[in-house]
Amino acid sequence: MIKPSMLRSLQSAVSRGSSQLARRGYSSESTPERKVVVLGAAGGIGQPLSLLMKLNPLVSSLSLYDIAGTPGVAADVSHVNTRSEVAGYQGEGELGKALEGADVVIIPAGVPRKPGMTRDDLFNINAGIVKSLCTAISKYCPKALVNMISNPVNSTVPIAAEVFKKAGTYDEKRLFGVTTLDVVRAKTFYAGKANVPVAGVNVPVVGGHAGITILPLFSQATPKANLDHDVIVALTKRTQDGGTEVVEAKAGKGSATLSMAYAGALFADACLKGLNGVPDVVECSFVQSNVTELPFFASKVRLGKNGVEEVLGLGALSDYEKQGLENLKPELLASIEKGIKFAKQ
Ligand SMILES: NC(=O)C1=CN([C@@H]2O[C@H](COP(=O)(O)OP(=O)(O)OC[C@H]3O[C@@H](n4cnc5c(N)ncnc54)[C@H](O)[C@@H]3O)[C@@H](O)[C@H]2O)C=CC1
Ligand SMILES: O=C([O-])CC(=O)C(=O)O
Repeated sequence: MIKPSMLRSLQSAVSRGSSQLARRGYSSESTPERKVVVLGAAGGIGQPLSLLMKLNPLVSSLSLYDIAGTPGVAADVSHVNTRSEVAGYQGEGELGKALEGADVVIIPAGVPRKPGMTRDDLFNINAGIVKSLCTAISKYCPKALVNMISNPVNSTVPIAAEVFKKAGTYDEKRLFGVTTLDVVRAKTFYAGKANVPVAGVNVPVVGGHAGITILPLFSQATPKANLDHDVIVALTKRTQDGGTEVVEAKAGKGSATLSMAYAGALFADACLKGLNGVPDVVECSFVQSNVTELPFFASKVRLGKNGVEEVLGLGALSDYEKQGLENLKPELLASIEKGIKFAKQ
């Protein structure tokens, strides 16, 4: 026999649960229709990222585009019994249909590194791919939030900005370079050295997304763990070289795909929560910025209904991080300028 007091506490538990879900952006009343597009969906990142976005209850429509191979990926992913409807689009003729009505466009289209290459070595091929995809975005879904994964991110984001400026659709609040994998790595490596559960770890990573332009701020890592300076130096280097570690381990078969799909899905989820009005959604991202004298810079960003709500400052840096910041500026600026110059041609 259920007593009235038991019923009341059950009702209040259910209501607490549903308001927690609503805060996370998951309740049915507060979950609007959202279309997410993956450009490069048949690739190494694109396939697992498409699966992870299919698992996201905030997505109602999942549009998968690639120059080839998307019908198979879309048919496969569409059998997963979650909320979103899946559609596959193949070839440039179908790009417009793929993009129309998009809220978030994720771009992992382009070639990955092989051992011995830098991310900048991908510029010649990927710059053109990103330019043409962004031209289509400015035409078919100019209000979408763009999550740029294609490398070199330090240049592809400025390219996208220039393309949108030329088309008259640029809104700096809607363009993001995805640097979440740097944060994911920094958290994992820090948890290992600090011997703390990784789930509770936070580490901001600022700067850019290549080599020394990746600057993890371990002095701000939580929970605190008084690690020796040489351990911090080693952690910093491992985070900066994380991509290369995977490229070398894959020995010619590409770069990070699975961890990148995870990181890309985390960042897209944060964008969707921001769009849905969930408060206090903060992630690091490479965005137009006044945090330093560089026009684009990765730092913590508060996400909201229009994309970037606030670009947060760097906070207190250790002397080692201050030096790292000064060291990265020339390389990052050169990569930004290279992208701008290419897009202006
Ligand atoms: N931001 C980050 O943290 C990371 C970025 N990346 C970058 O992501 C990109 C993709 O990497 P993977 O998926 O491993 O490469 P991949 O070669 O496995 O897949 C790329 C996909 O892009 C497609 N593609 C090429 N041109 C296209 C176009 N014009 N329109 C649409 N799709 C097009 C290809 O058909 C292919 O399916 C690379 O540039 C890589 O460097 C990789 C890991 C981390
Ligand atoms: O290293 C690469 O070429 C791919 C990448 O950006 C990463 O894994 O961080």
